[in-house]
Parts: sequence; C-alpha cells; structure tokens
Amino acid sequence: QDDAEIIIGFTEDERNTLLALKTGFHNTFLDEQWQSFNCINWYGVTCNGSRVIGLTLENLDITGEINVDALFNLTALSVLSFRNNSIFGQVMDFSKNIGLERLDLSRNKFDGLISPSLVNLVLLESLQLQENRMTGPIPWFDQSSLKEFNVSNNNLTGPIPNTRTLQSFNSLSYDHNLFLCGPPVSITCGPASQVNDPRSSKKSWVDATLIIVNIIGLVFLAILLTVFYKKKKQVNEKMIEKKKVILEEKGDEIPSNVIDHQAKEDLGKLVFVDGEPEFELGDLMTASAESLGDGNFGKTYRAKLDDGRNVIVKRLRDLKPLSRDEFMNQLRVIADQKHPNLAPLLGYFYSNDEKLLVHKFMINGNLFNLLHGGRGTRDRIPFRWGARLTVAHAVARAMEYLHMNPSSTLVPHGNLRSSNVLIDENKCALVSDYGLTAIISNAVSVHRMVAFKSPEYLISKKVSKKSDVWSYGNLVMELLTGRVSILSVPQDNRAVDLCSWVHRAVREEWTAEIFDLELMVQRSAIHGMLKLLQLAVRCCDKAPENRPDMSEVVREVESIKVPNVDSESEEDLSLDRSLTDDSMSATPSR
Ligand SMILES: Nc1ncnc2c1ncn2[C@@H]1O[C@H](COP(=O)(O)OP(=O)(O)OP(=O)(O)O)[C@@H](O)[C@H]1O
Repeated sequence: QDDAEIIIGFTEDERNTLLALKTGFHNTFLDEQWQSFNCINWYGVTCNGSRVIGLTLENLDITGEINVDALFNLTALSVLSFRNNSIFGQVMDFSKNIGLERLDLSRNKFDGLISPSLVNLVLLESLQLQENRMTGPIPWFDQSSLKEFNVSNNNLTGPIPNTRTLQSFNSLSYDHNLFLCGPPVSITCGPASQVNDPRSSKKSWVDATLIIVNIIGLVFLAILLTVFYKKKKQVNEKMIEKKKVILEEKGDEIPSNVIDHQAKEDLGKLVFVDGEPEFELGDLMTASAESLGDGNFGKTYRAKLDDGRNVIVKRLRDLKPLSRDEFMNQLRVIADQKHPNLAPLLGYFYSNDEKLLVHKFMINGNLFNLLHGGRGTRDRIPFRWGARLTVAHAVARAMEYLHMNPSSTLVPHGNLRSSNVLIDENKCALVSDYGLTAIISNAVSVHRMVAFKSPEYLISKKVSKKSDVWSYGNLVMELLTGRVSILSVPQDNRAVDLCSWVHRAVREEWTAEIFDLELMVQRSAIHGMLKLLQLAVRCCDKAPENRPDMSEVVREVESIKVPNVDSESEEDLSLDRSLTDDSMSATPSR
C-alpha cells in the first residue's frame, strides 16, 4: 500500500465527512488546505491522535449550506465553531455529537428552527447562535452545564421557556428577536402564548385532550356561524335591494355606503378602495403568483390575474390584536390618504386567518434597486443628479402630505427607506407602506421599522413626526452617496450608517468623496448637491427639535435648481437616457 494513503489522526469516516463538508463550502482556501492524509495538516481541525475533537472555521467567508445530518460521523467532537461566515440553511442535527461542549454558529445565515437535538447535549457549556435568521420558539434547554448562551438577533418567537438554565441569562442573550416574550425580556406574553414542558407527558396528554375537545367545539361553532352569517347575509341583501328600490322610486341617488355596508357585512370579501369590485378573492387565489420577498411585515407577491393584469398582494403578519372593525377602520384611514406621490392602496381583506393588502403593481421596481442595482456591470443604467433630485422632491411631498393629514399617527410613515419608494410606469417616485405603525404589533415595529432606529428612540424610547424626518435625511444621504444605508438592508455587508459616515466625512474634510461618482460627471450640479446634503445633515440632527419639518424640507428641495445639461461644456457620460434627468417626473400622469 502507498504510504500517502495511510490516514493519520482521524478515522476514514471522519475524513470523508469533512471532505463532504468542504465540497458544499466552495471555499478555495479549504480546498487547498484540506488535502493530506494527516489530520495535523488540516486547517481548523483538531484531532486527539485518532479522532476529530474540534472544528473551528471562523471568518472564512464560507457561503455554503450544510446537510442536517452532515456531522453524524464526528461523534467525538467537543468544539465546533463556524462563527462569522455566510452559511445558510437549517441548523444541523447534533444528536450524534453527544460530547459537544462548545458550539458557535453565530453571525451566519442559518434559518429554520433551533435544532431540538441541542437540548440533549448534557456537556454543552456554551451555545452561541446570535445574528442568524432562525425562526420559531426556543427549545426547552435545562442542562445545568450551560453557562454561556446567546440567541439574540434572530427571528425567534414565543415565550422563553421557564427553565432555571434559560432564566439565568439576562435579556441581552435574547435581544432583537421578532417576538420573544416572558422573563427575562420585558415583553409580557399574551394569554395565547403558552409553552409546555416537553418532559411532562401527562400534562401534554391532558392538553392534547383539551385541544381535541376545543377543536370539535370550534368546528361546531364554525358551522353554526356559517349558517348564521348566510342567513344574515340573505336578510341584508333583501334589505339593501328593498332600500335601493325605494330610493330609485323616489328618484334619489343610491348612496355609495350601500356598497360599503354590503362589503362590511360580507365576511371574507375583498374591499376595494375606489368603488366597484374589480376582481374577487377567488381570482387572486387562482392567479399565478411570484414571491417578491419576505418583508418585515409579511410576504409580498406579484399576482397575475386571468385578464393579464398584475397586482401586488401583501399577506400581513405580526399585527396588533385588532378586531375586524378596528382593522377595517385603520385600513380606511390608510386608503383615504391620497396623493400623487403615495403608492395607492387598491383593496384589502380581513378574515381571522388572513389579512391582505392589494396594491397596484409598479413596473419599475423600487428606489433601492435603481440606486444600487447592476453597479460595476454593463447593465447599469446611470441615475443622474436631476432624476435623484426629482425623487427627493417627490418623497418630500408625499411625507409632507402624510404629516399634514389630521388623522395621521404619532409617526405617520414610520418605515421610510429606499425599498419603500416605488417607481411607476412614468418613472415617478411613489412612497409605499405608509401608516403601518397603526396595525403592526408594537414589538415588531420597534424591532423592524426605521423610525425606531432614530437617536430619540434609542435614548428616550420616543418617536414622532421628526423621526420620519430623520428617516428622510438618511434616504437623501443614500441618494447622494450611492452607498447602501444600514437602514435599507441592515444585513448587507456593504451597509453603512450614513448619518455618522457623512458627519465624519464633513468633519475630516473629505467632502469630495461623499458624492456618488455617477453624480460627479456633472460638475455644475455640485452646488445643488451640497445644498441637498446640508439639508439631509439637518434632517439627521440628533436632537429632533433641530430638524426641519417636512414643509420646510419641501420648500428647500424646491429651491434647488437643476443646471441645464445642454448649456454645459462638461461631458455627460450617460449613454442610456432612460433614467436621466428629464425622464423622472415628480408628478405621475394618471
Ligand atoms: N406595489 C409594488 N410594486 C412593485 N414592487 C413592489 C410593490 N410593493 C412592494 N414591492 C417590492 O416587493 C419587495 C418586497 O416588499 P416588502 O414591502 O414586503 O418588503 P421590503 O420593502 O423589502 O421591506 P419592508 O417590509 O420593511 O417594507 C420589495 O422589493 C418591494 O420594493
């Protein structure tokens, strides 16, 4: 036998397991390092002479996915760290790694549930799962060995189990999750949130029986309600018909609230903002749908109706516990806000299980993609100064309107960011996702909405219209610098805290580097760009009272003049004119 083929330090199964991992990682560094037959030469792998006991692959930019059963053969493993990579997919199953003492998967992109196999690791001392995308509840960890524990910055939900181990860590271990409740965090759990001790089989059996009895009761109730509502609907329809006949006989116009009333009485019907139903819920359900993303408040789909029309459907989640009437009232307030620079709501839907918003589909996508998409490629369409100024103006006008509206909430938008500015078929900028603070649960708003990242919220837990002004300042800085704002995509590794970055640039006098290079081709625009930058800096002032209000912002943006490109001697490098200065308009032609 050839000497080189003698495996030293680990078993053949272990070596093959590591090679399989390496294949999934697509990491050239490991490809070079993990080759020999002696464990001692393998980067990040620790062997005790015959078995693998440690695997530490930190900060290596690994981007692959790991099979859930990938570590089954590493049965002697006591330390595992994949800290600070970009590994995605479900967390692995550790049921065969019973000697594991330290596990660090922090700062990756793991999603799905925290593996329940971890609760059986009786030697586990340290568990670091922070800064991932894990969902669902925290399993019932009660091993006394566990001394370090961190699940912060994930999307975990539900009550924190009441075990001595989990209760011994402070709230920092649980910070920044979608919705964790109960001690040690300060959010109280609602009556519906209950977590069961999985070891209490008797209790589970009693609970299961109760659940079955409840389900039978609910089914019965549902049948009763359906019969009741059908009857009620028939009576209502007859009454409305009668009312219409009387009004017609009298020669009166039929009031529009007859239709509204009818919709209100009809459980599970789409309510259209502007009068007559254009399609039914059934049409949406049978339409072919493409997912556009999983936003902070639900999934967004583009649905193609049978007649070829596209509409946007948002399936809302994490709402306040609103009754049907409260939800409908709030939606009516949102629907009543009409401005040429606000993305209009077409309709909405409420049932116990489903809350939907229907919007017009904006064919030109969002401002984030317009600003950052295709950079460094030939597909990039230059986004010039005049067009950016027009967007700044359009957004300011929409925000001014929201702020002047008498029915506006404490923070009328709450979540102004570049992905919430849409571009319509006329290249006009429209602000979307306004008014949601009124319906989204406070815990989620606090974690996800831009206004709650403002200095005043961090210091005094207060937001106001001026928090929207701060968000606007950040958005304008994103427009001027062409850098990804941390408020737009916090997890993007290019993302920058633009307020601090611009302040530093101004303080250290490297102002020339502030502006997006794409803007610098038009030298005569510098004066206007500096004016807009000064305005953005004021909007981002730490003290809300020093920020201008939105009306003042509109006036200042309007005072900035766009130089006439034709009269300039300078070179405009843009070949594709489709998104240059003249093509963007502040007001859509409808
Ligand atoms: N009416 C629309 N027309 C076209 N694209 C839209 C429309 N509404 C939303 N989108 C796009 O769909 C994607 C998902 O939107 P969604 O609002 O769910 O999440 P988001 O904007 O990324 O974050 P957030 O939940 O904080 O608003 C985004 O790229 C958004 O720009």
